[in-house]
Amino acid sequence: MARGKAYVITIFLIAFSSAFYGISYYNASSEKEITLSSNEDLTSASKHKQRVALWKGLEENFKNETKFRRLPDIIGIGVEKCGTGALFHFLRFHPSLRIATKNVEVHYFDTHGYKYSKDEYMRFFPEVEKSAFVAEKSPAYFSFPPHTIPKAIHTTAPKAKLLLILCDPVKRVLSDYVQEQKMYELRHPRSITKYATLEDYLDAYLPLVSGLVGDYNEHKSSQQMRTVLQLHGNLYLSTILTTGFYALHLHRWFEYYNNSNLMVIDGEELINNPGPLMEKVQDYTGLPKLVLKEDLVMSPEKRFYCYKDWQENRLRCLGNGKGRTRNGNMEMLNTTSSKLRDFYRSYNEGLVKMLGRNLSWT
Ligand SMILES: Nc1ncnc2c1ncn2[C@@H]1O[C@H](COP(=O)(O)OS(=O)(=O)O)[C@@H](OP(=O)(O)O)[C@H]1O
Repeated sequence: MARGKAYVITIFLIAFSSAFYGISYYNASSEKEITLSSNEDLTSASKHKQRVALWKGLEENFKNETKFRRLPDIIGIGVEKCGTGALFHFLRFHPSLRIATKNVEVHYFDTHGYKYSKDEYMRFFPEVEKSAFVAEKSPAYFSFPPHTIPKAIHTTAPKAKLLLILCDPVKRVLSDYVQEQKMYELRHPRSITKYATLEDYLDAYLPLVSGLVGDYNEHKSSQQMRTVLQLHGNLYLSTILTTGFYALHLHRWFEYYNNSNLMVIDGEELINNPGPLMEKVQDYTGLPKLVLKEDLVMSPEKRFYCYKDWQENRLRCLGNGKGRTRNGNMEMLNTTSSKLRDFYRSYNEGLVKMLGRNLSWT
């Protein structure tokens, strides 16, 4: 009896260490009566138990900590329509995370021109406990003017870790086009309504952007970036295409950031297998690993992953504004996607070179 109990405790500790600290272990004992499935159950049950204890412990500690206002520890910088909402939706359930007040999207650095200050930026965030993490995401930061946004963020919040999601730029075009249509239908019945289909839009804008910016050229990248940022002001709808020039935009970020403070996330991975990715994001940002891979489950209705709230035992999915085009209901014409693949080829090649690795769609 006593030996049995000791075994259970040993298994519990091994499972706990491997789950929370990534320690791999070799079980030299030969307790053959323990089947794989009961071992798995034990592992996940103990993992959950441990998580609950850590979670509650953190919440208790927070009650005793004095609150004060701070600059963010984590900033999501984009890319628009690549899953920034999903990333922050999953993160916002984390007990240590405090998100910007009023709106998770602060848009401070893309709307304040060259005038910014630590005090003013800090006012967007709530007062938080010392050991909490503060975060915001403004997807426009990555690719919008002014070109000094990376420097401004680095100067204002030097300790912040940045999260950047890059998704297939071809799929991003459809998502952005549909988003612009919705925006204009709702608020500004303007230019996008002229383009009843994506093909109409591309007929007008592909030759124009290609003519002005051309293929990616590493040696001319700063000139190309300037053209793209100028286009943004003069021809806003060109951003549906130019946002996907990731290699170009990344140049300005790499002047101030590197792998240690800017994490590049594959947006297709976020859609197809977000669990392990969210664990990596917590490791990267220093958040205690409390949103576990098993908390993200596929909703057959939504056809996307949702957060399974273990406290309320229910699925928390994103709203209808997310998942409009990549839910399988809206496909791009083959001719359109191959045209766009050609359009982005040199930029994707440049990106692979800059990152030193492939993403699932490059
Ligand atoms: N889990 C989950 N649930 C719902 N949607 C998900 C999810 N993961 C990624 N996505 C994809 O996120 C796309 C929207 O990206 P963003 O949130 O960055 O858009 S925005 O820039 O903030 O408007 C959105 O694009 P559309 O499909 O075009 O709506 C989704 O495909």
